[in-house]
Amino acid sequence: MENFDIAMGIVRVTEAATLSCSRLLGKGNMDQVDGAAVEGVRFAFELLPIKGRVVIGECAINKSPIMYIGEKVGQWGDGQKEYDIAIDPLDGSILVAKGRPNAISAIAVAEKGNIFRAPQIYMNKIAVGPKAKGAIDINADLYTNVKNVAEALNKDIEDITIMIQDRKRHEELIKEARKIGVRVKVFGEGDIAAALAPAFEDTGIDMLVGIGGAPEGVLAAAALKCLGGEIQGKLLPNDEEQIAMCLRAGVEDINKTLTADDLIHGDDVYFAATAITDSDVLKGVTYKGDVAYTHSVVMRYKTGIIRFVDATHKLKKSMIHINNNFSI
Ligand SMILES: O=P(O)(O)OC[C@H]1O[C@](O)(COP(=O)(O)O)[C@@H](O)[C@@H]1O
Repeated sequence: MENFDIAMGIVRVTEAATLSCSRLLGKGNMDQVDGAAVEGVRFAFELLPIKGRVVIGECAINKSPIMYIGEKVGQWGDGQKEYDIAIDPLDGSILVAKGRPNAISAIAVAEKGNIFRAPQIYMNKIAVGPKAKGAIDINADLYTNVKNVAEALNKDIEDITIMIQDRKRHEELIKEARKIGVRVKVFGEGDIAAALAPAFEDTGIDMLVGIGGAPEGVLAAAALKCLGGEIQGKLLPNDEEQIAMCLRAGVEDINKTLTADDLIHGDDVYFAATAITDSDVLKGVTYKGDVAYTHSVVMRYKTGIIRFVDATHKLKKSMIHINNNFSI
């Protein structure tokens, strides 16, 4: 299969997840939106001529309708190449259930063995775009990071804008950021979309800081690697069992600073995302009559190509239809 087709193939996966769940926007049912996104993903993967194996999913065991770790996706035809798949069919289920911004469907693909099997635990993260690459250190305090990023971006500290997830665990961090004098953009859910934002200058966002899911950190790392930005992460196991999960994932030093290359190795790395609801980088899906409009970004590390894909889906005619009455 041509590489270009992998990029386009994975956009179809995130588009399918988006189309499948987005008509359930605001209906208050998280399980339903999650299930719909997963059905869209599975449907679109059937069209992909690869041997894909989910290494980052939503669950370690097969609890349909969840994308589980170890799940085989793609056609698994003779001669097809094997790939690791990291997938979040819907990052921010509650956002779709409640009709709030920042929900995306995201996927990362790398050659077999090249995606860090992140355990389902928290990770401390710091991320910036290409111009601030080299200016961050997750082991330094917030002020030092802000100062260095401001210098790299040739901005005043007061003009630096930071994304922080609205969580109790971040109360001190938010207080500290306000004391330093930066602009703080607090978001509810969806830290993959938030991590992408600093890599696109016109979002006006300079950094993401704070604690979110480790699997989401891997997906963000794939994107930032392709975009030339930087992410650093530290796993945060909170008990013996979570430490054991880290060890099983091959992390012997829990304190290790994980870089994008630690989280997703090699050159053959792809990332795609489609917005379900509006985010800083991508506009969410809209409907007009029987037509749906989706907005996606797809990128490949090896070539450095970043494509924005705006698609028009004639729902009666072609793509994923609502409520999992699929046709293509
Ligand atoms: O909700 P928590 O426990 O603070 O976890 C943070 C994680 O939750 C999310 O906001 C949403 O994840 P889900 O879609 O799985 O609910 C992630 O983007 C983030 O990494």
